[in-house]
Amino acid sequence: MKKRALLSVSDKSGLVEFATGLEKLGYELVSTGGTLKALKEAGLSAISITEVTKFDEILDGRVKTLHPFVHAGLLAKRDDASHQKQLEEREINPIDVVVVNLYPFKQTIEKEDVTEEDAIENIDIGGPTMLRSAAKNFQDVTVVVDPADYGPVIEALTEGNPTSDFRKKLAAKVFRHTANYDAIIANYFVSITGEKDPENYSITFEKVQTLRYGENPHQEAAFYKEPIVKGASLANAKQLHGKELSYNNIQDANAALEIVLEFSEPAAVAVKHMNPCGVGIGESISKAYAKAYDADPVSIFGGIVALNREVDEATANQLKDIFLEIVIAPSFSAKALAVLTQRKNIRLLETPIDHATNKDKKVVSVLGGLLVQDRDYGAVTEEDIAVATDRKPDEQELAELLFAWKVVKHVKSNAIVVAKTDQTLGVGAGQMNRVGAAKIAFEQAGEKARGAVLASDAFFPMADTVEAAAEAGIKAIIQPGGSIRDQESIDACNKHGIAMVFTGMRHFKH
Ligand SMILES: NC(=O)c1ncn([C@@H]2O[C@H](COP(=O)(O)O)[C@@H](O)[C@H]2O)c1NC=O
Repeated sequence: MKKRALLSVSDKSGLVEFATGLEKLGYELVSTGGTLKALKEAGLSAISITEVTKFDEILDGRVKTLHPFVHAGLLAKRDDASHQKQLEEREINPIDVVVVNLYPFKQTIEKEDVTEEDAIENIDIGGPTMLRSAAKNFQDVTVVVDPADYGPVIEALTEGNPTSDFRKKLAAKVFRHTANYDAIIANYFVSITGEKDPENYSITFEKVQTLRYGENPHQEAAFYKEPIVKGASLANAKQLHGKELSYNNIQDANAALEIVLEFSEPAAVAVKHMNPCGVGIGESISKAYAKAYDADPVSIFGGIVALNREVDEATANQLKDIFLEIVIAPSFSAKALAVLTQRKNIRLLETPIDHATNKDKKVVSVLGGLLVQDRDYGAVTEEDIAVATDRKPDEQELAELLFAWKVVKHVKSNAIVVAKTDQTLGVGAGQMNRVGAAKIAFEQAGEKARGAVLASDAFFPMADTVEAAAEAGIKAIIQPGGSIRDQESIDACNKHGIAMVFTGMRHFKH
């Protein structure tokens, strides 16, 4: 009996070459509608699946390979006499090679104008069923889901019967593929039903690259992306220049991106170890960067800079003056590129700077589990804030407070940001007590803290931060409010003539 290969693919790239290879090796080719047509047009002598099943494709192709003759042919153990006897009794031929790739569900739901009906029609049923049957029986069946494997499979078949180890790896790939496919479908249904916190959280990611190492050289690491990424993302970024990104580069550049996304006006953000060390806004991107740089000219060295406007020649000339690991921006002018690419060690990345549909969840791994929450897209405007003190902030102070508030949201808690007009002056990050974070920010700001404003990511548990702020010369404070001892902080502000506003929204970032 001739060996049999079943081919049923949506992505027909490489199909004819592969099928030609199979035919040369003596395989009988069996195929479904469109795949069969492509094979015949190429002059191959394939037979229709309906000849195997003695059953027509029905329901507009919803049922074509879902037949016991197909699945028995795939699942029968070749070394099991009873299985073989059952096949013979029913005149079922074993299938030795299965080549299937699935309806393009992901590509379908990626389309802007996709309808639910279109999405649902693109859920492949027969394909995953065949893949799973063949993969379960990998001891006897060679299953190919990825056109990239066509070459190695033909090679292995030419050399004889592929090793069980080879077929096991192909089967493992199939189960990863169908799990990924189903997770995308499951998440699509979560999105169309609007279910919150489903009982199973199916996530699936696709590899972008293996990284040289993780946070430290003894840790192995890789970068994975969501199946569909739109808007600002390192997974969407195009690298124009420089060495491969490292694990820490990706984390830091992501932190910088998240901050720069807060601003609609030209803004520049410098990040070190995932905290902003300088944030500036201005009429132009060049002025914004000058402010971010000036905020802390020491810490920015070796840092990562994100900008929300095209990098022009003037900005490129400023950027090139110090060592930066990465500059990430929506685009670089040709002249800017000519300037920056002279520096061998800088990485230049382009990504759209918009949230687009990127309203994904934030997932954090803990030992033995995951925490899943909405991303912190919380924002406050002038209308949301309540003045708590006798003195109201004036218009200028209010603008400064809201600027500082946008930054403090992205600083590791406990977080304090001191800022003035259009730049940060001091950032206190990740301290175990709030006044400690404030002291770091004041020290960094130095004399510039006099007349500046302060933002705190969470309420003051006592008046000590206000007292320290008064001593540093802070004139206005923005914080969530809500402590049972708020009055002590309010009294301290009133005593020192500080204006304080409450946002009613906290921005912890652990
Ligand atoms: N319904 C079935 O029995 C069935 N069997 C195979 N398919 C899929 O049909 C596609 C190939 O179709 P065609 O050969 O007609 O172009 C493949 O993506 C394959 O996974 C099916 N389609 C959907 O479930």
